[in-house]
Amino acid sequence: MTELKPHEIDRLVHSAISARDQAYAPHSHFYVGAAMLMDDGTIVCGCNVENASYSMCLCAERVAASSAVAAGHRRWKAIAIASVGGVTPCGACRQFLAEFCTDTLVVMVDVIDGARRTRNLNQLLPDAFDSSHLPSHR
Ligand SMILES: O=c1ccn([C@H]2C[C@H](O)[C@@H](CO)O2)c(=O)[nH]1
Ligand SMILES: [Zn+2]
Repeated sequence: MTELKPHEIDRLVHSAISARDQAYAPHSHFYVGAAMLMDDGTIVCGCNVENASYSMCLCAERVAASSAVAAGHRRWKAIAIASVGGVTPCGACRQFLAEFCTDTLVVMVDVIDGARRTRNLNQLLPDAFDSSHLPSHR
């Protein structure tokens, strides 16, 4: 199970809080920032990006993960998520993250009081569906 040093978690949490400043959430007014720590120490951030066509809204976690992949990263150790209340990632984001790395530390941060909760993605998405469940041919 991945563990991080306290200073690594602090750095990631601060990055997620800063990323939240870019959130585009004119419809829900629920602003979320995410920051992911790659195996090589790089941090990649994301924020939620909403749309007037509500179903097209993108969560901060999936924006961060997609940005990481687009930048050539597929291995990460942790994700910090900053919001009012320190919410957990939605089911779709849990599945999206699990595609690349099920052993991921997930740190949820409440931007009001700074409280942090930590879980592993394995706990948030037990018995994940993955490519091993797909047939190798039709
Ligand atoms: O973990 C979460 C939960 C919600 N949202 C976004 C999606 C939408 O823009 C808004 C309200 O659900 O918050 C995230 O980015 N991450
Ligand atoms: Zn989500």
